[in-house]
Amino acid sequence: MTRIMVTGAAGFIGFHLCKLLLSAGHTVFGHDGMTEYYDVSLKQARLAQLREFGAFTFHEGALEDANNFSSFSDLAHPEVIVHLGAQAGVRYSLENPRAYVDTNVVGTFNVMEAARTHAVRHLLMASTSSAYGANTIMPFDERQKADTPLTIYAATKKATEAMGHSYAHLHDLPTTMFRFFTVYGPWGRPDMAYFKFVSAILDGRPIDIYNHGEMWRDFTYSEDLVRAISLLIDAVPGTEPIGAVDTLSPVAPFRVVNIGNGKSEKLTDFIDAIEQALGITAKRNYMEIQAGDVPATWADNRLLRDLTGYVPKTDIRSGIERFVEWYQSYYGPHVSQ
Ligand SMILES: CC(=O)N[C@H]1[C@@H](OP(=O)(O)OP(=O)(O)OC[C@H]2O[C@@H](n3ccc(=O)[nH]c3=O)[C@H](O)[C@@H]2O)O[C@H](CO)[C@@H](O)[C@@H]1O
Repeated sequence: MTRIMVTGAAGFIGFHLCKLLLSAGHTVFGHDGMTEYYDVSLKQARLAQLREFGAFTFHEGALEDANNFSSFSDLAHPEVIVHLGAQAGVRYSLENPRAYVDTNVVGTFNVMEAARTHAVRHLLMASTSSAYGANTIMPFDERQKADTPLTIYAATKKATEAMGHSYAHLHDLPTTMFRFFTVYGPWGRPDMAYFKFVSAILDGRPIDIYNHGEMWRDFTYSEDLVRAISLLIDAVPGTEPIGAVDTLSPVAPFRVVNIGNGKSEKLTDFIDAIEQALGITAKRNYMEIQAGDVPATWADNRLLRDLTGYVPKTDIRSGIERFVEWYQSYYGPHVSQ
């Protein structure tokens, strides 16, 4: 059993991952900034479930606080680090860009320092499909150039990929960067479309639909995503590429891997699935595209399959049904958050 440190443990993906790792018998050291970017009580409720496991230790602190972070990592003395903590959100990065530089760039540097100090077996860090920026060739393949980020959020995540590569090279630190594709599911993030839509529809409020619904996303269900992460923990980058589409660096034990369903769904079909799960028709407010938003994403997930033998497969209808079920049990049938 492995000592695994997870940053962003009270966050949406971190919570699901910690639960999976703890259930598998690992010792988990969770870290989270508990920031007020969205409802802190939701983060506390996730944490309460993790605290039920005896093998879970939690520490609260800002990622960018180097001393605070290094004292926790000294205590954890991890063999593996999964870095999911971040200032998330594509659209909020237009309002508060500095938070992204502080948490994502400086914070990630602190995590890399901890990984180097403890000579971890594998450092895994979250990047994003937003790193593909203005790319238009679909599906997005990790070997494509990704040099046109459209927001400071995407730019900071792309920066962490470059930072990760340098440490992998300099310190022979096996490093995997994930590019996540629009993750949704129970215990999700209130700033994301599915959460906002369900909440508004139950309240009788209209939903804002950007770019008149001419949007496509590779929607990835949370449980599939964390299963992929847990399998990637054992896919430690070495010196030999695995399969024909590997992104293994020629000069470092480093690779970038997409985690997505490998399907691009139209936003309006996703909304249809939400209406069906709720049995309510939404009041639709069609709007222009928002600054920094990308019209389409679609993951090429062959590398994930080559590395793990697994690809996400939950379809949007069953994933949305499970989200709605959770939402109504958590907030009550007609009460919004
Ligand atoms: C808020 C946010 O950044 N969420 C994540 C999401 O972005 P992403 O933009 O894909 O996810 P969202 O759930 O926020 O939006 C999904 C789709 O719904 C649209 N939409 C959204 C809100 C709304 O009120 N109305 C509306 O029409 C968006 O334009 C998009 O086309 O996936 C990325 C990875 O791929 C992550 O890095 C981001 O952290």
